[in-house]
Amino acid sequence: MPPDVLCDGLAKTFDGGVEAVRPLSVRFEGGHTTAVVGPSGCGKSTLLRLIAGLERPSAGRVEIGGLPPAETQRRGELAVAFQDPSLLPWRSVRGNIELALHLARRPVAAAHVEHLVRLVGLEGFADTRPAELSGGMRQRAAIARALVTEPELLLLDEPFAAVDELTRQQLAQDLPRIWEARGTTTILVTHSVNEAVMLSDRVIVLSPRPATVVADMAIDLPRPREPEMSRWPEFMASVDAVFAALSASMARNSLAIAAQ
Ligand SMILES: Nc1ncnc2c1ncn2[C@@H]1O[C@H](COP(=O)(O)OP(=O)(O)OP(=O)(O)O)[C@@H](O)[C@H]1O
Repeated sequence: MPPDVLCDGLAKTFDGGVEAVRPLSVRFEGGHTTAVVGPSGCGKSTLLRLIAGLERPSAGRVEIGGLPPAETQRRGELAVAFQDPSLLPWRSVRGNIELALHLARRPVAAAHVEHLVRLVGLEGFADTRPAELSGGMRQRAAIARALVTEPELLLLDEPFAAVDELTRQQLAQDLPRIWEARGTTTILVTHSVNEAVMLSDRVIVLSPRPATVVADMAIDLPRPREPEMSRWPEFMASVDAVFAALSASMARNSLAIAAQ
């Protein structure tokens, strides 16, 4: 069963005093894809890192299927693909992907690894080390590494940021098929409102830092999503609604700063 992710009164202030996340409560539904959008620097990555158990909350808690993130990590049921792909430099693309399987104590199925390498468009580079890849290729290798363990929970931070527009469209079409087929709980941080609407069942809009939830919208488009849907009136209405929520919260923030 793909788990629900619960953030309950979750807050993070860094040691230097930067308040990144202000007490925030939200439930990410199991088996759904939820996109998180918000202004640059508002605390999106911090929220994702708190959910992954990579940061300790200053207050509140995260539960994944009722358990703390560390337990989900220990069981190998959580995978992350972050902006900085953090691949091991001395291992090839294939070696990095296989390592994720070893760490999750799963058997290495060579055909499955090859399939993922092809899916992210890295055929011919399986034996290449990260230093010899472009930024976008490293990012795609990190996505393959995240998917190979077939996690219950997938956390993606700007997964397509360093990827050219055509590859980005292809990945945005192909990858959801993998996590939809398994019903993986997916939380996706993105700067792109179009991408958020295209990929997700729900979009959560965060305020400028410190992050709080300012809008929570269901995206009722059928699946599988196809690129031509971006011309549908329902799609455009959702994109407009997310933009409106984003600009309203940024305007409120500017007024609050001006009033200080
Ligand atoms: N380890 C850290 N120590 C101190 N401050 C940090 C740390 N990590 C992040 N911050 C600060 O917390 C705030 C939120 O950062 P975060 O990376 O979560 O934002 P973001 O919304 O993901 O940004 P972007 O959209 O630019 O990727 C920023 O002001 C950042 O400088």
